[in-house]
Amino acid sequence: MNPHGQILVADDDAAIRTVLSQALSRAGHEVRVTSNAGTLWRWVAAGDGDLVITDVVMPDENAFDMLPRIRKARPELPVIVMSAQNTFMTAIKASESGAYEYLPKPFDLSELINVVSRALSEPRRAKASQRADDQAESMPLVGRSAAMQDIYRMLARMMQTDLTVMITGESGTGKELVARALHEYGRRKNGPFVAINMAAIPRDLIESELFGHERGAFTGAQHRSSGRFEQAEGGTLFLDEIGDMPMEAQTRLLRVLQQGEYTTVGGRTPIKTDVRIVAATNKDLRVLINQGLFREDLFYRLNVVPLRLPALRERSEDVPDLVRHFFSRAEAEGLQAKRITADGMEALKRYAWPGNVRELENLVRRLAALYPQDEISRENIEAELSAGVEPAPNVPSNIPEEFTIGQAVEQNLQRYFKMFGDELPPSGLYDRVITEVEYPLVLAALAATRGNQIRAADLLGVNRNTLRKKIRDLGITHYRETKR
Ligand SMILES: Nc1ncnc2c1ncn2[C@@H]1O[C@H](COP(=O)(O)OP(=O)(O)OP(=O)(O)O)[C@@H](O)[C@H]1O
Repeated sequence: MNPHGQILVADDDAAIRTVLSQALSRAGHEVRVTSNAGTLWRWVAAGDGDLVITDVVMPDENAFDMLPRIRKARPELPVIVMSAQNTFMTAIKASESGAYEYLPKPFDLSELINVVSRALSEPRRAKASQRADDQAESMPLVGRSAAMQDIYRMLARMMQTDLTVMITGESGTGKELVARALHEYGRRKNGPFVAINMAAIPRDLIESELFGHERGAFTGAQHRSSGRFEQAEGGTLFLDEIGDMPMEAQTRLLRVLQQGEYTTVGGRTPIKTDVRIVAATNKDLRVLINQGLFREDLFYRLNVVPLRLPALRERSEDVPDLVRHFFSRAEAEGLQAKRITADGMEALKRYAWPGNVRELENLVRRLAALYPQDEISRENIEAELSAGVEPAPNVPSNIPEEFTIGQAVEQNLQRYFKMFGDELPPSGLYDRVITEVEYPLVLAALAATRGNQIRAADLLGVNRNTLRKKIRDLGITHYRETKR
């Protein structure tokens, strides 16, 4: 049976008061309603009510300003905040000011009833008071679609915890941005945020990069070296492209998650660690588990809180907000302000965005830089969309012209050789390097051709069947073929 209680409702909208009052009474609660913050505060101060439901904006006071007072007077009183301003910052403020739950309007009445009975049945605990932070109002995450609302609420909840989070989503959906937001608005914000991309580091070096190594741990390890875990102590470690983590490193990581400690490569003394792990992948880890490439037990340890970022095409209503956001950023960088015509915006909303937000960001930057006129038309946009070869995922869009792929490989190889000092690394280097270059190369070609395998094969200069086999062998799953 659901616990019942007295619920105090504050909203200046009479219709909402009526609807809430009816629904909560039907669910067996006693309800008192008011249109303003002053009355609500009087009730709370008098010790009335077992739970508060309040709108953010009220005629006399903003609920976020009142919440710290409520929490001081009645730390055990759960407060549910409703808001029609569904931005990331609203969710953050709700969480920072100690709201029990935040419900973006409109919401389902049944959802509200569930939240209410959950709040009433949980043991009353006074959360540690936290100063509502006047952090930069600049929003790290843009978009107000229902799909993003779910993400914001989940993030707001996760910020107050140290739970391991696994972010999945296609390339360019904002996985790294979300990981940073989790850190920067969470309780570890004063600690370091350390990111490491498994796909960007030679496989042989990953264990030592992550956990550090002792002097003499392997041929060429001339000095003790700290790993990312040590660097992230007290903060957050973002493990990007976790699907590319080699087995041995997976085993060590599992131990960290199970026991909170690890040993360095070549070290024997267990080191205690206090690091929050946030992992991300755009591969299907279940497929890798079936192929024996990813440990199932590690998957479950990492997947404590799964967060799936929607592809941009699943939330096309966010496109205008994102476009404005990227234009104003371009303006801040000294480019001229621009607008997009209504039908131009429609064209952007209809487009499938295989490269997701990153592709949109690059397009806006191109529009801002290349078009002299203030207003960008649908024709301009269509021309850009059909001509634009997108930079591949993971390749920064501001690559200096003199930068070549050979140089990138060379830099990594030099680092690799340096690890071995005067010795030479184990043999078989040729095949290993080629294999490791192949995956990002095929992925980049597919991204640049928006998944069109005929054009990608052409771009790479390989036969289409060869490309198909590579895609299969390399386990590339997220570029479905498009016919153009
Ligand atoms: N919701 C958003 N609001 C504003 N900018 C965004 C949003 N999502 C993504 N971006 C921007 O899009 C770009 C790509 O995001 P990010 O690097 O976080 O994606 P990713 O999913 O980690 O990509 P990959 O899997 O390729 O590493 C970044 O420049 C980021 O700032």
